[in-house]
Amino acid sequence: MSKKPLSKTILVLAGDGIGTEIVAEAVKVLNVLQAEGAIDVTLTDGLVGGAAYDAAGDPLPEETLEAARASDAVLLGAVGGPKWEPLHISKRPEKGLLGLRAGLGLFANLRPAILYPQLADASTLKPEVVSGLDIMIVRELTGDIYFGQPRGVETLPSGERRGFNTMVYTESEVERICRVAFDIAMKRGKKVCSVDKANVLECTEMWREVAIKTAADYPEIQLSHMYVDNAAMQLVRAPKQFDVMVTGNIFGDILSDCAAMLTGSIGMLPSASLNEKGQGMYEPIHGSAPDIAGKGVANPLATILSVAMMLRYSLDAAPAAERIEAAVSKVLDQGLRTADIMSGGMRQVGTAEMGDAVVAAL
Ligand SMILES: NC(=O)C1=CN([C@@H]2O[C@H](COP(=O)(O)OP(=O)(O)OC[C@H]3O[C@@H](n4cnc5c(N)ncnc54)[C@H](O)[C@@H]3O)[C@@H](O)[C@H]2O)C=CC1
Ligand SMILES: CC(C)CC(=O)C(=O)O
Ligand SMILES: [Mg+2]
Repeated sequence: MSKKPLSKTILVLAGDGIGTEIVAEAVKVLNVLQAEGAIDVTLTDGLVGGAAYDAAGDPLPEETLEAARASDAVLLGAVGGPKWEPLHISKRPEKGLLGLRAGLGLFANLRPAILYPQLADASTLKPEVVSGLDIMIVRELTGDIYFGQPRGVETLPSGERRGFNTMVYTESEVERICRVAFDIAMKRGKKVCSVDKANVLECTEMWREVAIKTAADYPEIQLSHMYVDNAAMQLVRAPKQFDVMVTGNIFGDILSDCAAMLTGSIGMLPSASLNEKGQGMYEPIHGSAPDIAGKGVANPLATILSVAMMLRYSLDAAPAAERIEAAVSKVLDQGLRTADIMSGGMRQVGTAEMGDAVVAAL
């Protein structure tokens, strides 16, 4: 195979919990593609989250952010866990994962929920409800209640405490993410459902107005609107009604975990987080899964599929991305399943065995 002159740099941030286990499998995939000359990348490691806090007293060391900014792409595992939660390190918008996303300007989070037909049995829904499922959730990632000020907990004169967070979006932030969703939809089914809570929240009422105004530039797009509570219900009732969904940070966070189960497991959903320069960070949508960390049972496929998204969106290597996706399909054809997607008659494997099988299938 001819070597492509890519010479791209990838910062690998394994993070915490199962992050180290799943990223190790994704790196195996990158290494095998590199060894055969399908891609030309240089990998460097960095620290983020609890691991960085333990090593350097900071969940987002300056050198990590600088290295991320200097890289063509970042591969992230997951951050956090019970050990660090009392320290509130993930609640500082300039620190940890939020700081990394904001620091790189990664406003567009693409979370494809695709059902591999081999996993129809593992979905929480009946096969006929999910067969052929292919939804793209476009989540705004650097605004909303996760970043809005003021935030905090204060003690009132009565001695009672009051906790508060602020949902905030500017019109330009909404327009920017809607354009991403519309552009993606133009290459798919040309249907976009904008999810909000415009009946109760002024912020999302404005979101809806901006979505409608922006859609005027996309006459071929069929734009619909849905309140988030109904959207959650519709996702588990009749998910195939959706093509592209666009929504804010917190609603997208919740709805994508929900959509993951339609595909069999949260261990199956990859994501790409992109900035205006096309730079990207790639990570599974799940967290550090402290309940299974260190046991070698986590599903690495979401992370491996995130590498495929990286190759497609940041490294200009779509053929290699397709090979990874085909390899994942092949291992599922072979009947290999991690515990989270296990069903009758299949062979249960651990994290490393699943990674090795994908590498072999490549
Ligand atoms: N992007 C990130 O780094 C994220 C970090 N977190 C952090 O992760 C920690 C745990 O959060 P949770 O709410 O428990 O969410 P989680 O996504 O880590 O786990 C939820 C459930 O899904 C299972 N699960 C997750 N990934 C899996 C995989 N690859 N294979 C098999 N099973 C898997 C877990 O075992 C657990 O039962 C927290 O500290 C949280 O803040 C949570 C979500 C995203
Ligand atoms: C920091 C959190 C918002 C992480 C998370 O749950 C996610 O991005 O899905
Ligand atoms: Mg989440």
